[in-house]
Amino acid sequence: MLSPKEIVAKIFKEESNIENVMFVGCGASMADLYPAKYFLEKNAKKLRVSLSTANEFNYDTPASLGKTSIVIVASLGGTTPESVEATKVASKAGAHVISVTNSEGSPLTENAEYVIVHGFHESYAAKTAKMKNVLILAVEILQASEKYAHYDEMMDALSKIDDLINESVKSVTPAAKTFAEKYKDDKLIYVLSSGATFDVAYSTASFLFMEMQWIAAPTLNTGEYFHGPFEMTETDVPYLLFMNDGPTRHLDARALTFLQRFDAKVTTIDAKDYGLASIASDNVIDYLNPMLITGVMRVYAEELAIARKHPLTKRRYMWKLEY
Ligand SMILES: O=P(O)(O)OC[C@H]1O[C@](O)(CO)[C@@H](O)[C@@H]1O
Repeated sequence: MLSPKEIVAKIFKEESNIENVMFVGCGASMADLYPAKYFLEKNAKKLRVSLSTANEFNYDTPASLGKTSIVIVASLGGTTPESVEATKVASKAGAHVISVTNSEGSPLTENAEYVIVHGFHESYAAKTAKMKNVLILAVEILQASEKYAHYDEMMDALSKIDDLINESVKSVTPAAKTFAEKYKDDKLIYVLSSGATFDVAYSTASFLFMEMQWIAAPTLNTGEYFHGPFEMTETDVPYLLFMNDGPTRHLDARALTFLQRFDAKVTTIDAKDYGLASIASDNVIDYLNPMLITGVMRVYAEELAIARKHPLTKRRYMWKLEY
């Protein structure tokens, strides 16, 4: 298997004028692409970037899709029909298709020019392997097309994030149990974050809470919270807030202050508590928050499932009905 760096080098050798990068997936696999998309949006001066749920890409295909596009399609199991179809749509249009999956030889890989197979089950850090590999691809793409000033700092931090996650989760269980006891009877939990971590809030809300626990969970950007949704803030209303270490921390801290002012029921998972700054410089720290918080949140979700006697694997519709 080629490394992300080797894949990107081959693509740029074939097509030096890459104009756009399109990230495509479904559900948690789409959300895991967000840090890479966010990174490119913040740092690329010329490249165009998009993130789509696969059927939006398939049924409303971007006009710019073509041989100057890199399309990165992710699917953990490699069989989600919409994502498999996206590899066909992209490949037919002449784009450079990279499939990212946990399942070697799966249908997702059949129409891809390049394949990255990543871990998932091995550890808490492995839960973020897709996110990390795709972020590395984004960094390599930027480096190859426009150069990235903080390339070495970013690669250094990325080489250390797995150990930090696996170390962090060792001490999380007591806090996760407290959270689980406190929230186990709630029918709705608001999930908030900002910056590169915004889709970890979306992912937590949509998949860990709604799909796997059947708890309604609106997702809010902590910046947007003050532009309407804060009207819902009252004593004991449940919130889960992911606090970033980095430029958008101000947004998260401002939301926390307001939530506390009205005695909302708020739990924070804070990257600062786990020492993210010990592995990542100020220049790159934003993009490491999502991985650390995803790893820690998994323990919280497991404890919530235990407290509610509702396994994370329980479904009533998914994979059981035709849809
Ligand atoms: O990552 P895959 O294998 O494409 O699976 C996607 C499915 O898995 C989930 O992300 C989590 O169960 C769903 O939201 C989605 O339908």
